[in-house]
Amino acid sequence: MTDPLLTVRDFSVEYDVTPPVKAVKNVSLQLQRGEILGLAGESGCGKTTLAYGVQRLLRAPAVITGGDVVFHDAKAGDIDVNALDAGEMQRFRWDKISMVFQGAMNALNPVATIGAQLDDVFAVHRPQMSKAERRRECEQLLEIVRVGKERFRSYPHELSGGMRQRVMIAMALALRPQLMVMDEPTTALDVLVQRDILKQISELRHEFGFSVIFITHDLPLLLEISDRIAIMREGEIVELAASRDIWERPQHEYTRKLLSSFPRLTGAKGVLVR
Ligand SMILES: Nc1ncnc2c1ncn2[C@@H]1O[C@H](COP(=O)(O)OP(=O)(O)OP(=O)(O)O)[C@@H](O)[C@H]1O
Repeated sequence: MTDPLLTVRDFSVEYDVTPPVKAVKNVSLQLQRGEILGLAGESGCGKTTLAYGVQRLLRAPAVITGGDVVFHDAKAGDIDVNALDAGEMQRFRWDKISMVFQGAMNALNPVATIGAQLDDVFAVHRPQMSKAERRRECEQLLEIVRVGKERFRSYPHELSGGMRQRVMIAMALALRPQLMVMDEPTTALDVLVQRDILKQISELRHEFGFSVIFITHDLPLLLEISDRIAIMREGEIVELAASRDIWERPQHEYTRKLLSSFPRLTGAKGVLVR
């Protein structure tokens, strides 16, 4: 049975430069509710353009040249993302989708406590909440991402890179989005911290029911965390299948090539965190 959250049909994006770059070409995919979908492919294949494009986060010279994006909202029913005006789009983005960027942990304001920065998310987007309610929510979020509520008054420099990235995940979780887009969220962290955070993301999506689009070059990592993986090449999805199938019986020649370029995949199998 399917329960889609996002349906993308024939989606194309071009960069209007000379010569023009067709960065995403007629991509169709459906993301299920609660699913982690990995987007893999070598640098420049269009992963970021696709993930940003479906949220209309691209700026000129990027032009969406075709396609539909429908968000199947749990409460409001189907939303045609292309039809939203700028104001609606902004509210939609904050309410329904959140993003964790590569190196996001360095985007924290160094002169404000992490508590104040988390509090800001609620103060701006949930103005009806009282100060006490906001405080409670922030502390709860810090507990959920295992930073600990006692860190509420810490400054970013007082936390490790892994903890700062967890704070960013707490911010992304704050408004209880239905979709989280993660663009290389753990690349800058060491492997053990990375694993721990990924495991937690996987647990949280079960707990909160959000879906994840996870972008990375790191195919072995995607095989561990994703339910399904889309392999992109030169703007097209050449294969989209369950992670296990991508690993055990890749259909496309390019998928096989990509798999063979990761030596650690040929050794002992890792433990799946899903
Ligand atoms: N602002 C821009 N102007 C022109 N071309 C661009 C622009 N941004 C991206 N491109 C081109 O679009 C294509 C897709 O880029 P994109 O960043 O989406 O790929 P990616 O798979 O996310 O790469 P990476 O993994 O390196 O981030 C590439 O050929 C890139 O050079």
